[in-house]
Amino acid sequence: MQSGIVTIIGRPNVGKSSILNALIGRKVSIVSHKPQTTRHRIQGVLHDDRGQIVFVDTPGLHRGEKKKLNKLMNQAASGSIHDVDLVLFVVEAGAFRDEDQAVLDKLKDVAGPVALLVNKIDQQKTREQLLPELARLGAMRDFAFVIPVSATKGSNLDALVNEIFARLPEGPELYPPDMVTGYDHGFEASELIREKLTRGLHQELPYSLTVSIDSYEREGRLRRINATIWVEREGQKSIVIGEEGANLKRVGTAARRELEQITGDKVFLKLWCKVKENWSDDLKALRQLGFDSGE
Ligand SMILES: Nc1nc2c(ncn2[C@@H]2O[C@H](COP(=O)(O)OP(=O)(O)OP(=O)(O)O)[C@@H](O)[C@H]2O)c(=O)[nH]1
Repeated sequence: MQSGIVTIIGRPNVGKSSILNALIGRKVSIVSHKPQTTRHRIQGVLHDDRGQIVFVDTPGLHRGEKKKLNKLMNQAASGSIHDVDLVLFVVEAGAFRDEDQAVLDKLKDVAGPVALLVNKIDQQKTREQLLPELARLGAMRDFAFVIPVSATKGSNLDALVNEIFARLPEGPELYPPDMVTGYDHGFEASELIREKLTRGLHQELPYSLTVSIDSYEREGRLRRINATIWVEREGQKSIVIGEEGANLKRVGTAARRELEQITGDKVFLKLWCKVKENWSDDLKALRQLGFDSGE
């Protein structure tokens, strides 16, 4: 039996959450076309005849950001690259940027193995394009292995799991076999609500909203969830609520449907929207809302 901790790291939007979700085969981390959507460290556990891989999904690493929220995210991400069994550094095929280089620089003093995952290979038209790129990227550091994948098409994911197991130590199961995700149901619900909100809103708004779970009760096959969407200004509140509550209703329905699908239970979801001024730049408010630097 083998087991170990694997960290997935990379700049925003390269597909870290999508890879995690594709590997675990269940939606554990929110996916959005907007960058910087992962705020918490999320664990997913992959169980297999060979053993267990415990994934730690990191928030995107950012440079030169002033806001405290981003600082907290950076700390959480940095904390999870040391003392793990393997770091998976994810980049996007055909799009290596300064931000990727910055993440690579952060990995310089990591003593353990680091592997390179080149994601979104489905966007590359030909092998002729991909092969030289793999060689070029692969030479940027002494990687444990370099593997091209596509999270959305599922390409090469079995090979990736084989490569990971090849590097995990012998060890006991770290989590019970029925445990797929390392976070609680409330967090799952708040992430889903935030995802539905982010999908529908195209303003800058998504960065200034967060969701807290006020109560989460289970009665047999029924779950009653009360949640609050926190925004920074009155104007944002009216956007979130929408005309005659239409947007809030849409978000609530979409989140409820998906929660029912995931849990197999009936879900009653009540949503409120409240204002907490400048929450994303206020450390105390951040802690009240459950953000944590991972220390
Ligand atoms: N074409 C293609 N798109 C992908 C692939 N993997 C992810 N994407 C898309 O890339 C976008 C970002 O994916 P995420 O999984 O949210 O990226 P992330 O790295 O976790 O982003 P942050 O949470 O912002 O750090 C989404 O629109 C995904 O659908 C892939 O293999 N191919």
